[in-house]
Amino acid sequence: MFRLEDVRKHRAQGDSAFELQVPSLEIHPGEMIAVVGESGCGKSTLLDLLALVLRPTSSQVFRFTEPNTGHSVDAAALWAGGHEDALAHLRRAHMGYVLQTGGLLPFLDVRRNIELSARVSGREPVAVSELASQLGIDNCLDRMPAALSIGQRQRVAIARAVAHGPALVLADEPTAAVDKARGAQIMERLAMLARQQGTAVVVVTHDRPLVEPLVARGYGFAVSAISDELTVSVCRPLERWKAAS
Ligand SMILES: Nc1ncnc2c1ncn2[C@@H]1O[C@H](COP(=O)(O)OP(=O)(O)OP(=O)(O)O)[C@@H](O)[C@H]1O
Repeated sequence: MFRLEDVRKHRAQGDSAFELQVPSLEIHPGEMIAVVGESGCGKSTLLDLLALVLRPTSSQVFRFTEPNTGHSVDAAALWAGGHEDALAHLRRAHMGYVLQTGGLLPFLDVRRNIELSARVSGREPVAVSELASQLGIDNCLDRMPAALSIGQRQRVAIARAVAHGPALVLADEPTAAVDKARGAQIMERLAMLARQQGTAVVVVTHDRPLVEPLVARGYGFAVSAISDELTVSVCRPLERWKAAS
């Protein structure tokens, strides 16, 4: 779905500068990728690059392949040509993004917030009540975001990101504001999406223990270091590792 070779993003503010270097990264349908590292090492930067909201400074290869059609798009060329509309179309059609801050619209109730991703991409939303119940927010559907706890808002943001059936779900610290048990449930739900629907899921977390139980759930696990501080862990259902070897 994604292929990145030697992708770099330089960020500077005042006297300090930072560069994220991604030597090589492939993301396939049905994979769950955990991006793990300390604060400030570039996790959100990587996610924003994959979400096509942040322009890479340079890249050898930055391709997105539409999973249903196999149509391959040179995202780097779209950035270079200033084709923001085409990038926005790819985002709307194929991606769901769970922002670290939740990013819910304050003037829409929870149900309408969840339905939003489907509305803007012209698709039927999945069964909202069922999705809400799986995430433990079914009693919140008629409430406004301001009347929710931070953890509830984060779960609504997850529901919204997956309600239009995207091929790729990107989640920035989706378990940051919930307790350990709920965090494990959220990871489980995201893994289920990958396993049952072939969705690729990329989760940013600084909490490695939340990712490791997936191994016991039949996921193979490969960790590759992007830098001394940032690792990308590819959790692929075991049968896929076997098929690939
Ligand atoms: N808009 C920006 N302009 C300039 N530098 C930035 C910008 N956003 C982030 N940075 C810098 O880029 C580096 C990586 O930031 P990033 O947010 O990707 O890290 P992170 O690993 O997600 O951190 P955290 O876990 O704290 O969210 C940091 O040094 C940060 O200060």
